[in-house]
Amino acid sequence: MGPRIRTLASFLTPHTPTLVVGLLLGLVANAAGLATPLVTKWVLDSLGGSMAWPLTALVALVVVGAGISLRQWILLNTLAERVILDARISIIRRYFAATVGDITRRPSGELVTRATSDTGLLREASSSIVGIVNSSLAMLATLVLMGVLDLVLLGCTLAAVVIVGAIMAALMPTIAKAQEAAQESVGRLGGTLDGALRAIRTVKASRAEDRQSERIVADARESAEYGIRAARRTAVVWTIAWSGIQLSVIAILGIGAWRAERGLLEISSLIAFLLYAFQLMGPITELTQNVTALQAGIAAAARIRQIEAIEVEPAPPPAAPAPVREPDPADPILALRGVTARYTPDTKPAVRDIDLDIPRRGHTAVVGPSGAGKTTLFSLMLRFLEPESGEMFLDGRPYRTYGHGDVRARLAYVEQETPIVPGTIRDNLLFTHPDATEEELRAVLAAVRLDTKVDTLDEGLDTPLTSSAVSGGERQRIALARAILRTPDVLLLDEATAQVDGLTEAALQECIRDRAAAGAVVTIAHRLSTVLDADTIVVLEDGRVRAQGTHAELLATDDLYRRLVEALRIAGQAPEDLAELVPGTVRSGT
Ligand SMILES: Nc1ncnc2c1ncn2[C@@H]1O[C@H](COP(=O)(O)OP(=O)(O)OP(=O)(O)O)[C@@H](O)[C@H]1O
Repeated sequence: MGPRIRTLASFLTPHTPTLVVGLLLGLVANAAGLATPLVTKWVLDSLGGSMAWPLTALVALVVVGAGISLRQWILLNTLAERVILDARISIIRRYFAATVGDITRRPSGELVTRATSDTGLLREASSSIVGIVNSSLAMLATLVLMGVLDLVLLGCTLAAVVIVGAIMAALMPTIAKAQEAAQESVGRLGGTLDGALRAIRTVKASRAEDRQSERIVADARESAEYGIRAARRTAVVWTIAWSGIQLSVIAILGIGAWRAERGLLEISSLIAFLLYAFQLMGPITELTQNVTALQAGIAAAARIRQIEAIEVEPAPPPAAPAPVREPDPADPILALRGVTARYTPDTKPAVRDIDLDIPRRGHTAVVGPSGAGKTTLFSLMLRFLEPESGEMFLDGRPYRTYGHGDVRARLAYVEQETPIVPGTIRDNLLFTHPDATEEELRAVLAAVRLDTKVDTLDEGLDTPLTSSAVSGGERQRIALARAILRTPDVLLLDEATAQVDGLTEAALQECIRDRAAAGAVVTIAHRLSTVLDADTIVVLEDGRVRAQGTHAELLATDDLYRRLVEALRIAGQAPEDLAELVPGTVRSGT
């Protein structure tokens, strides 16, 4: 519980002054409320005389109390929205500062729930501390004033309060547990729903709609079950509190009347006492509500706290000293020396002892069986993953002397699944370089042969990419266009494994050739045409570089390469096309 409350407190501490003002306003409003029965007694005691003053005082109390309560209400609710905003900002920033490995390990739907619904639970919790202090003090003051009026009746009241309080204390923690479990189910629901919606085509093609929705509905049901449990217990707590107070009011009335009859108590005091007894409902209700809100907030804070455990990318190192010498154009742009890396400490390395140079110009293709480490190699170059041993160099300088952003600024990356960021074609093209001009956009669209297509769209560049007007191949070309908008030092291209249309394939090849003439291109090649196009081919196997060379050299010397090419040939092109592209060589390899 300790650290959880600290998490909640950490969201509130920046707002301490507002909380203090809220508390003070609450105390004044309470004081006005508390004075009312005493002034009522004054009115009653003045019966027969002038009642102008006591009545004016009564009205003034009501007006002042209402004004102050209004101010406090607005203040605390504004504070609650600020607390939620702060929490959301910190969560969202954390997500984007996170390491790729740590953030991709978690279901994205669940991460979304954390930022949306969990933070909402902080709303009531944020002002609950003020409410708890206020209502406790109000309760205490009410009891003291009751004591001033009549000690015997106070005794009856206290007995009722203690019994009601004990029952509430016993039930409250179980309400909190049920609420926490309900929220956890909602988080799971978010995670599975998000995953299933992404795979909606597979779900439908597998005729798994019912099974899948049932699975997700199960989480919804579970959440509802816990929610109902919490609601039931809350209802019990409230009923006990209300009935308890009402019963005690009846008891007070009976005992009070009996005492008044005997001249032990004035009638006006009995009425004032009864007003206090009714007023006691206020603080008790407030206390119950606030304790419930605080518990929900503590549970939410605990879940938000888990976000703080997400590992973030380190801050960039202090500016590195200027290089002793200008990089030699003959030096590779990227170099890996003895690099070993693994994803988690308890798994085997995904790549081992990699020595690799990527020249400043030309096309390097990486090939290898599934799981050989091709994607891992890209992740290392993009610094999504850090080497466990060995060193990587960019422009002759070790990676560790650069910030993550500095390395990535020199590279451009096209993912295999060519993800499209939410927004229009223009938003996607401008994603890496928001300052690109209209001419640059036109040029890059022409380069990927999308210019005529965009012209045919009603909204042109402002067509939202959620629309089905843009095909899979076109999306790939948009992703490519984004990467080549400004000439990167290194273009990293993870080719789609799926067959692409002829136009996309031709556009890809042409772009690769163009870029390779001006800078470095590294591809994870899944098509024979790309492999044949490469100046150097790196064959990866089981996390190691197995062979390196030109297509002809590797065909002649490497068995695995021959098999890989054979597989690509079967998957892709007709033998005649191959013969045309590399006369002699392929035939000798088959
Ligand atoms: N996020 C991850 N967490 C743990 N292990 C991983 C992760 N990603 C990859 N691996 C493991 O690292 C090894 C290399 O995987 P990698 O994805 O680099 O291979 P690949 O050559 O790109 O394969 P493919 O062609 O199938 O995409 C594999 O054994 C894989 O199981």
